Amino acid sequence: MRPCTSRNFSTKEGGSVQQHRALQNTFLTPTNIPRCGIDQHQFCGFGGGSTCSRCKLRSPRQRCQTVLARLAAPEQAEVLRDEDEVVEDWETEWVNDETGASQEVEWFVEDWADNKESSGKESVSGKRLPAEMRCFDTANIYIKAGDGGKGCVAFRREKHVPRGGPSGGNGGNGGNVWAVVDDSLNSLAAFRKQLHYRATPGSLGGGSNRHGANGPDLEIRVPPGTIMRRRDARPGEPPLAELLSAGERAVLATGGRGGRGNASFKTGRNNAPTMAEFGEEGTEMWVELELKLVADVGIIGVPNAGKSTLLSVLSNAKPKVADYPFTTLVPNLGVCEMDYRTTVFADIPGLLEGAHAGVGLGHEFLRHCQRTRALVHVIDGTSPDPIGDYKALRTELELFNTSLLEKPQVVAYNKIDVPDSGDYIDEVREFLLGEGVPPEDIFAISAATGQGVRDLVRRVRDVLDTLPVEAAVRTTDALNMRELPRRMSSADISDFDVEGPDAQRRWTVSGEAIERFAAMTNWDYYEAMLRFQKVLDATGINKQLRAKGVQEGDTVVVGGIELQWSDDQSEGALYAAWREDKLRRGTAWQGTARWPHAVPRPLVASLVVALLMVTVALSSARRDAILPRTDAAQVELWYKQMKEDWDSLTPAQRAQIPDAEEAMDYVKELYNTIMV
Ligand SMILES: Nc1nc2c(ncn2[C@@H]2O[C@H](COP(=O)(O)OP(=O)(O)OP(=O)(O)O)[C@@H](O)[C@H]2O)c(=O)[nH]1
Ligand SMILES: [Mg+2]
Repeated sequence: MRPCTSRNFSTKEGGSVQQHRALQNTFLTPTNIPRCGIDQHQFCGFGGGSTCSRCKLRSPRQRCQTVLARLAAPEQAEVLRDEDEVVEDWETEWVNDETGASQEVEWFVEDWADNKESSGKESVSGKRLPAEMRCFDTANIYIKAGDGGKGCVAFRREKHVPRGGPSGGNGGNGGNVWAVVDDSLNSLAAFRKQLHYRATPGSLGGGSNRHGANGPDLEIRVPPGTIMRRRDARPGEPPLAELLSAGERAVLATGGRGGRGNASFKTGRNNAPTMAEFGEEGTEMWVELELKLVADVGIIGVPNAGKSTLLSVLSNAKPKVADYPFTTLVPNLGVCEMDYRTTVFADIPGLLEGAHAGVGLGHEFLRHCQRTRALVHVIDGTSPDPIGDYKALRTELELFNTSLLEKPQVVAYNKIDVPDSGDYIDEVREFLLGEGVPPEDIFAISAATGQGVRDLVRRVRDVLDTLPVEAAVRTTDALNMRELPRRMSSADISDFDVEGPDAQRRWTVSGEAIERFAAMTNWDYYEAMLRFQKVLDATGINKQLRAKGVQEGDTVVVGGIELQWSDDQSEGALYAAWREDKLRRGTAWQGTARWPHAVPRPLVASLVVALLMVTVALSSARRDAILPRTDAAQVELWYKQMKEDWDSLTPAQRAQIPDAEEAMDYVKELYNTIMV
């Protein structure tokens, strides 16, 4: 196989570099497109109206992404559709500020709310999460570990050190992405501001055996109780991490290995290798974060019962208190310090009848109750039907998750300072006793005046003391990878699949190790290509392709690299294909120091250098070291190609090159001598 004439690095999601480049000029870019070179874009911040710093796009971020997703790959659109961002006022025309071009777009996300509802993520039918709640306890972020640095091809050149040998250093490893618990955080709100997290890539290898520096790791700070899952996780796949205690950390994505420099490829048979590897790509993915609040005690109750007031009295927290339901939309945490002991209380927003089915954002709120060890059930003493409220809320807990009913609870009958409320207290107490609530767990308090609050907190502490010591309970079988894996991947290179051909006679070779190997092969070096061919032979890929009926000229795709099948597997044919590809791509300069025949045609002046280099190469006693694979057929091929280059020049161009005629004659003479 050899490089394809129309080489095209397909991306993982489909589409090509060219396609993405075209998009770069027009739209914001989804950053999960690998290696398209445009993932430097800054998306607009959350909230409509802001503009992207690179594209100067006027539309809201979500809209840009949506358009792009639509155009780039429909499957990405699926992913983007799930964004927690909500865009109002959809338009059907989009205008690029730079070019002024307008475009009709089909807003396929108009039915977004319906889709979310049917997927169970949306809690109020047809309505979207209030702004305060977005990203409070769920967030989606993009993470990318650093790519490995590129290996270097260099030779030691020093006075009195003849034939110094290869000295190209390895590239550095890319930085890893970690999640670290920061107990000063209590929500995922920070992820509204920053969506993309990229670790630094490894540095390039250098000459004189200098290895590139490893990219520093990136730490993403999350509140305790955060669960992180891959967005494209297979069903049943465990979450990446579930972190509970302060300082706990887990690896989310590992950085790519640095590419090896030519010093690493030195062997007894080839002591002057002219090839190096690209660095491995760092892992990238979208991660879903879910926060389940970790508090000792959850304060629950119907709206307006006085939960926030109670929290403000027993802790230093300053939650919003107002005389209307749903004042609290996101849980508030408060640390109560009493009798030299610390208890964390969470004020959960008000729960309504039907909360278990999502009414009044019930799902969002009830989820937080799960992570608490005990509950304080606040009854509104001024309610027309306090007993009814109590019963309804217990039913909701039961319907949502029966384990919530089993949580120890203390009941606080609130607002006893209001004259009327005292009328019902005895009735309510009687009812609660009938329900099996122990008398010591029933309190009449006034959160506003602080009456009875102390006793309530003491009782709560006693209840907590009776519970087994489990600061926080892990609810998933998360991987929680605390150390970096020794090897980047244990995939076997001979583990591959060959599929095809399709209508365009394209074959696809898939397999983790072979795909990585293809991505790390630096095709600018002829020896690297030879090595790749050897691996294709050794793993049996070539054999399997032949067995399945591959034909001359068929395209074979290995990990996004397109190659063309040729029945002629001789080195001469390989070399000719490699050279042709290099000239076409205009990357002939890389490695030309030792492959002079690869100098591009238009660079007339370089021909002289090329001729002289071949002269040196052929006549030098170090010939074997520099051109280890030289054989007669090879030399003949080179000479012919060089002659072809020379013949293609006009007399005027030839005249520009001083002494070129002599040099060409000299090479011809030398060639004749060697070939004889
Ligand atoms: N008189 C009196 N009023 C109280 C007491 N506790 C709370 N209130 C009042 O009740 C109203 C609601 O109080 P919040 O603490 O906001 O109630 P909440 O349960 O947090 O309400 P949501 O967050 O909307 O679910 C406010 O006007 C408080 O001043 C109390 O013990 N006595
Ligand atoms: Mg409140």
